[in-house]
Amino acid sequence: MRAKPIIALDFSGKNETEQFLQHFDHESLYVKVGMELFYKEGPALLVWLKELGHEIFLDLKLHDIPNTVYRAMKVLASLEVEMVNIHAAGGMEMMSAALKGLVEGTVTGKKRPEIIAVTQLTSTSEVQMQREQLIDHPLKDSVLHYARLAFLSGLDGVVCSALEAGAIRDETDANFLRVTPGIRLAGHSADDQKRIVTPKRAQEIGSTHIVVGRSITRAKDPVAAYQEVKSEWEMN
Ligand SMILES: O=c1ccn([C@@H]2O[C@H](COP(=O)(O)O)[C@@H](O)[C@H]2O)c(=O)[nH]1
Repeated sequence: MRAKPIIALDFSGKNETEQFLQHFDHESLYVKVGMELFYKEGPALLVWLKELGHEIFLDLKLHDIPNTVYRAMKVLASLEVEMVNIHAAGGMEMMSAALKGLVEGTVTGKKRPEIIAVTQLTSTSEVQMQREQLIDHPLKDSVLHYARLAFLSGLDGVVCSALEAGAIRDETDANFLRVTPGIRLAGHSADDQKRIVTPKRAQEIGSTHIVVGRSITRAKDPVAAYQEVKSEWEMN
């Protein structure tokens, strides 16, 4: 069965989040909690979301020296979310340390959260990457390179744009997760995203998960927008 679209809860705090979730009545969702909401509300927000029956991707994108990431991941494991992430640019030693921390921190008898690595942010264009990161390759090669490193480090998958999802599946494993933000319903503004894809196209190309924020959260009718995303994503 296809994973539910992950809704990015990019809100300023619990009140705004609660107002948004009320639209969905008691429907169980897969939600993403990012830096803004987690820094504001802390772990209590995750407990509340779990009590409401939602699955959680905790999107904090750790990127530091291996020992620091190892220790931080042990703490994140105790929060019992479904998914966490790090930056692949931290290197294989850091990625292995993150996985080790997550394994050691997972409560006995509980499922270890999935851990994925950000390759190139979906807000990064090829020109920007080449100029600012001094990478003298096509963007797709850089994404694939990071995906291979994450795979060899034993991670469960990567964050990439849907545009690269098929190539990553072919280079790694069909079960290696391709979690893809930068999703827009047709005609919606790209905002700060550079590599955008519709839910339908993401499914065709090979995403295993899509992350959708503003196409849903900014819609006049967020439930209708979510249903549109879901039906495109679940087509075929
Ligand atoms: O490469 C990345 C990694 C993470 N994100 C996050 O996903 C959502 C996307 O929100 P939209 O409103 O649909 O653009 C947001 O929380 C980002 O922090 C990403 O976009 N790209």
